[in-house]
Amino acid sequence: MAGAEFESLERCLEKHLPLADLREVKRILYGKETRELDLPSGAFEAATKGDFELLGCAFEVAEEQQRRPRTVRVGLVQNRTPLPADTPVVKQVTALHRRIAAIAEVAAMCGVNIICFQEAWIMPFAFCTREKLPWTEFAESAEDGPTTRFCQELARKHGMVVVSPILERDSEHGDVLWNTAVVISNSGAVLGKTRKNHIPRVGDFNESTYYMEGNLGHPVFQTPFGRIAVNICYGRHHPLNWLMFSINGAEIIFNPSATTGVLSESLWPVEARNAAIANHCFTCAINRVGEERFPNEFTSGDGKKAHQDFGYFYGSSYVAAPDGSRTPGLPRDRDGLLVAELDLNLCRQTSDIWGFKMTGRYGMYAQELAEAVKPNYSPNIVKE
Ligand SMILES: NC(=O)NCCC(=O)O
Repeated sequence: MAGAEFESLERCLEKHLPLADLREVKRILYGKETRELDLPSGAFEAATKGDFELLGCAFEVAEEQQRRPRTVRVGLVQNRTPLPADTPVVKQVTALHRRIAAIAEVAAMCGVNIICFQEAWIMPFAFCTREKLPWTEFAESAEDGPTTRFCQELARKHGMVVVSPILERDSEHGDVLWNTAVVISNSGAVLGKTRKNHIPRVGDFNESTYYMEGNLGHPVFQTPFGRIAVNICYGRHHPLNWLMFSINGAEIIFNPSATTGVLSESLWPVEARNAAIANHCFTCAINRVGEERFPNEFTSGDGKKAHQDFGYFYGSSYVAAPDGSRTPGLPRDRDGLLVAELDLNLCRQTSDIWGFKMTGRYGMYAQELAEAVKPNYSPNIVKE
């Protein structure tokens, strides 16, 4: 299993394929080619100085006669945790705030309207350990915790919508912990929050030890830059989770994640892209990067020897469009900012061509599902 030494699928294809073959392979694997965005040279200089990759792409969309283009720039941020996991909690959070502030500065230079960070971006992904302290100390109020206040500053300063996935502590309701994304309007106001609906119980993803399945349904947030929703990590394996955000009108669905190579890397390019196609919307898949080591060894009841790391977080963040086209991924081995220019008109244009919403037969599924979840349901199997 490759770690940091394998930079990216794209670089590998570019290195080894003759140009004509590369074009065909990309057409099949990536759909209609995206255009390189003309970003300011100062942004590239700042990215080089800050030691992160900056990639800019735009999706080509047909002009309409009756609607003006609805052009939006999204910024996807993937990053390593800058300090070791055994550094005091406040120092780690401060270092992460500093890192993200620097990347957001570059996003602002690139005209980003909506920025989204990786899952639980304020902490190492310590849920593998099943230990409570110090990891639960990273939890904060979604409404007025230090990270939300930090993001409000960012939103005001740059006029951006900020999607901030955190570990939430709800002190008003029994100190319960949640895996939550806070959505902050470009005005700086907290627009609302959404909670992770599906909690993994696979490999070292021992997240059910920490928080419960979300109880807020599938909210969609109306922003000046379009209607957005957040499907947190493991929710991307659940087509109905994407569907419900789309049924509530989402035009862009962010998928902030933390996932490792052995488990999911072959699924990664497929799932968010398929969700964009199936739901006539844009999807933004974001993954963290690198290795995180924890002070104590742990096991997860899967026969593996006790270990202290989670495996390799492979980055590779990308944006997929409703017509099935997608951007290249950010690298597997570096922090990065992907700036993608979307014209939201593509959602309805694709819907008019393929008509998945029109042909969806949701009423039939609703009835069948309502029956299927009953305890005495017997599956509809026809036998000789
Ligand atoms: N963070 C998280 O839910 N990871 C689970 C593994 C995966 O979905 O790839």
